[in-house]
Amino acid sequence: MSEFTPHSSPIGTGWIEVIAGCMFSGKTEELIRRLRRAKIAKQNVKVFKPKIDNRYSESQIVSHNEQSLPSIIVEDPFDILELSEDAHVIGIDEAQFFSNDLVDVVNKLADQGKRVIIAGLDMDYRGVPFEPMPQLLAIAEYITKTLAICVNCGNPADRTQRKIASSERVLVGAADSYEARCRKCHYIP
Ligand SMILES: Nc1ncnc2c1ncn2[C@@H]1O[C@H](COP(=O)(O)OP(=O)(O)O)[C@@H](O)[C@H]1O
Ligand SMILES: Cc1cn([C@H]2C[C@H](O)[C@@H](COP(=O)(O)O)O2)c(=O)[nH]c1=O
Ligand SMILES: [Zn+2]
Repeated sequence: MSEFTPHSSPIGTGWIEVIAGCMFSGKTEELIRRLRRAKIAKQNVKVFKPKIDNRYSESQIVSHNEQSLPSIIVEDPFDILELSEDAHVIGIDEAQFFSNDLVDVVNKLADQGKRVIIAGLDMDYRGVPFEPMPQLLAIAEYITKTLAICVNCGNPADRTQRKIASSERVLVGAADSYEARCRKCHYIP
């Protein structure tokens, strides 16, 4: 996994970092790591997640290996803009669950001089790009693609296999409903 390790942070401007990958690839872990370091640097950090993500907690972002950070729950991306006035660093988890308005919002925040760190699924269970992630990847200054381990063959995994019968694009779940697979082992149910 490539880490966000610029030689120095940009000066006098904001920027956007996107952490994208399949489920279980370490997106939330990496988001939490960067936000914790920003807190150690005494920066004002605000963390947001969409209301629909009530999988492990109503109020925290939580990784599959139980690391967590308190967060603010929002439905409308414009709420993030309003609630971030005093923030230096803004973390957003599960970006794939927000509307395309998130693209304008994070651009505005970066234009205001803030560091915006976004984590989200780049593809749905069929392997189709999951909006608004493609747009966010296009406007980001820094991109990290995280890979999991294919549970079938042990290769690096970039896809998410849905294990239960549903053709809804949005279906909140964890290991009960999904597993990480490589290109060779993934199939569209
Ligand atoms: N197939 C897998 N490959 C890699 N990590 C896995 C796998 N299944 C479970 N995990 C666990 O998931 C953790 C990553 O969780 P998380 O950061 O929440 O991922 P994501 O946000 O990308 O879904 C790993 O550190 C590991 O403990
Ligand atoms: C592939 C896929 C996933 N989801 C849901 C399942 C989880 O609630 C989140 C992803 O969480 P993670 O932090 O990346 O583990 O998204 C979905 O709704 N639709 C899909 O196609
Ligand atoms: Zn495989």
